[in-house]
Amino acid sequence: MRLTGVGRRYGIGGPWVVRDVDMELPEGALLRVTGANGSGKSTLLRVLAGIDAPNAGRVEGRPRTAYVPERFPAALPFTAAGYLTAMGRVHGLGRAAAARAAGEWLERFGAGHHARTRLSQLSKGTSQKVAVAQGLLAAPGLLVLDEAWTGLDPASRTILDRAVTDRVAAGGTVVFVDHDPGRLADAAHTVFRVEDGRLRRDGHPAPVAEDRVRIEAEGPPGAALPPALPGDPACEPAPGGRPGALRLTVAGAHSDELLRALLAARPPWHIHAVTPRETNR
Ligand SMILES: Nc1ncnc2c1ncn2[C@@H]1O[C@H](COP(=O)(O)OP(=O)(O)OP(=O)(O)O)[C@@H](O)[C@H]1O
Repeated sequence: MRLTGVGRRYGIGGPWVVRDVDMELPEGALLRVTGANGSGKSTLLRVLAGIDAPNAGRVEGRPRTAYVPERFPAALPFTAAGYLTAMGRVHGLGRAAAARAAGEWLERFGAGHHARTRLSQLSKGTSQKVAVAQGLLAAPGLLVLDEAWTGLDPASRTILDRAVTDRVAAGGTVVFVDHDPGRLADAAHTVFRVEDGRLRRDGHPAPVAEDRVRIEAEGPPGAALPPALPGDPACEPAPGGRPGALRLTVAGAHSDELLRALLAARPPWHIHAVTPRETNR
């Protein structure tokens, strides 16, 4: 996706909050936006997420996008699982796939027992888990996270860190704002700063090209992935796949070893597809 000359202001003739924003959002990239309080980070993120239209400039090449806002609308008349299933449908999943993804993400965040709790009765932390699960459950091409870690317990923060790096490894673009300067510091390869209404790129190294390989694999019913797989692959449910079908993404140098490990597992995993992929990491 690309922004050209984008500007955003509130109200007719109001001051520009951000303007002249040119920004590339490549596939397989993790982008951080920083800036002082009130500088316009959330304003920019809402435009990136497609929630607000820019008042100037254009946004081209938008992939399927998910957004986790700073504040979750907890007053919606849904249970946690009902909300996530509905959002999965909005994100393009079929009913069964949406319900399955909803359950899996609630379990992953340790909130499976709240599946039938109404959103209005969830604690702040559990609401935030639901908000984050909503962003992740359909493996969006662009994921926009505005302070999404705030309110999560440490274990859930780590799960979100890993989900973000997995999404990026699988070819997604993730843009985030977070108050913790250490957040994903090892992984964030481009940092932008909003200052005086302009977007500046904070001199980070240019991404280095690296071969990645995607492996679509399916284990025996109910089987977990074998532990300690070569190359520490990123792992997501295979898009549109059967329950238990996974998409693993790994550096090309480890792909043969990983395939061997899956085929040698007892019982062995079934390999559906192996696809090389270039990223700009
Ligand atoms: N809906 C709105 N209507 C009018 N002004 C707004 C609206 N949303 C934000 N603003 C104004 O735009 C400016 C930038 O706000 P924004 O929330 O984008 O900044 P931020 O960098 O995300 O701030 P923080 O770090 O405090 O979350 C502020 O002056 C704010 O008051």
